[in-house]
Amino acid sequence: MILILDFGGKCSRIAGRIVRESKVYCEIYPYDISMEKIKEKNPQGIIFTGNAKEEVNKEIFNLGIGIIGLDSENNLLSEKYNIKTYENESYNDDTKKIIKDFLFEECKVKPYWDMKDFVDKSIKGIKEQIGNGKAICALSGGVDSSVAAVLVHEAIGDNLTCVFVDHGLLRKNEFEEVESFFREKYNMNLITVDAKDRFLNKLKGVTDPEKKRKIIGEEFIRVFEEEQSKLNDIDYLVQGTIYPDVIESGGDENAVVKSHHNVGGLPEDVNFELVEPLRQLFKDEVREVGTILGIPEEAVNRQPFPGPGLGVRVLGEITEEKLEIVREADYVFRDEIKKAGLHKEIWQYFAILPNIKSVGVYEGKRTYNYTIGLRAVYSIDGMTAQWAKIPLEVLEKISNRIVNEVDHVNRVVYDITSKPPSTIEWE
Ligand SMILES: Nc1ncnc2c1ncn2[C@@H]1O[C@H](COP(=O)(O)OP(=O)(O)OP(=O)(O)O)[C@@H](O)[C@H]1O
Repeated sequence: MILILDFGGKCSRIAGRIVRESKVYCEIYPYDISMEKIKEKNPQGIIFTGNAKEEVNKEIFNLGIGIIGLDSENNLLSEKYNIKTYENESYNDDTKKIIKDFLFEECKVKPYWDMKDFVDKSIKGIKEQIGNGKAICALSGGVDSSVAAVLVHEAIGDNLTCVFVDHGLLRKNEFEEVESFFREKYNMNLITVDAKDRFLNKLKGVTDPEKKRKIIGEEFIRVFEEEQSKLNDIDYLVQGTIYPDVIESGGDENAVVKSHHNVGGLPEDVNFELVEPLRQLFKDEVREVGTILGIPEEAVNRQPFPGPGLGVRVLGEITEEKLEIVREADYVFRDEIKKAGLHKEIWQYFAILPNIKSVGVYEGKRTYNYTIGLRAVYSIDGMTAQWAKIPLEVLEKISNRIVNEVDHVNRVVYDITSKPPSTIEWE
């Protein structure tokens, strides 16, 4: 394995992905992890990433393994310790070559990290961990929880029960699609919960975005707990935690309940042992595992969708009418983006209902109706994003269809700001 020691910035993840793509296993840690831990990991090489100005434990240089630094500022370290460093503003093809040469020529590691192999080992590992026990999984239909659930299902079959909550904030047809997929294709034990009214009641009159998220998160936990208490003998909780979540939470080795910045999270005091089969994987690797497990391309490459769903795309108070409008407009938008063949290059594209009504005219009469906002961005990891240059003809078609097909809408606007300073979602 290769150890990446992170001195800040995002480079460590990019380097990590390049190492993994080269079929070599690696782990990322803050630069100041203990020498004991490094020795325990027994790495075949170490990569410093980021602004390596800080003191590093000098013992690292006595390990007798290859060490490189990646970042313009690493020069300082090279002067001090005589290691190879590479200046790179942003990681690109050159970086790939530098890393590959380091791995295969200097450290002489063998490319052995393979997703098929991972799937086999992981299924075996889950069987060993759970044995004849029973597990539960909150399934959102998103990539992470879906892949985790399918993997665990391969290992323990009917001893896994999945819970999918319809909070009324899902996209058009989403409930039916997720339900039929997991029930029919995978024949999973799936509990679907219609909690639409519960969520909408709790959200009545609430306009503050943070409050909305909190209410959705708390209600989600309550629904999940209720379902789980109806089942007997559950000892394990399956979570779709992936490696970037682990790094974010400090990269510790202990199981942490994923803190769902979106959904609010599952209760911290659960008496379950966690099963997190994707803990070591980057997002692209999760997708590859999904493909190996036979999850259709469309689901595996599904665009990110926030846990609180359309709840954060209806600005201000959420009502059923507004949800219906944004749901229909979003459906038209997605349909046209797909027809135009743009769905693979655009990272995320969706409709928003800002809390605005404006004057329009229809068949000679004045109207006073809602505005729909369209948002589409290019991004690699969601950390930064550029607004998508959708051809004007496509935008025109989308706008025409929305005002014609969606009731109560008389205006469509396109968001042309990037992140930063905007965020991808509006709330
Ligand atoms: N409607 C839902 N029904 C059941 N579980 C859900 C639902 N929404 C979210 N979850 C659970 O909460 C977790 C976190 O949701 P969030 O949308 O923040 O996740 P994510 O990191 O994008 O993961 P995923 O790709 O699995 O959706 C999901 O992985 C899933 O376990």
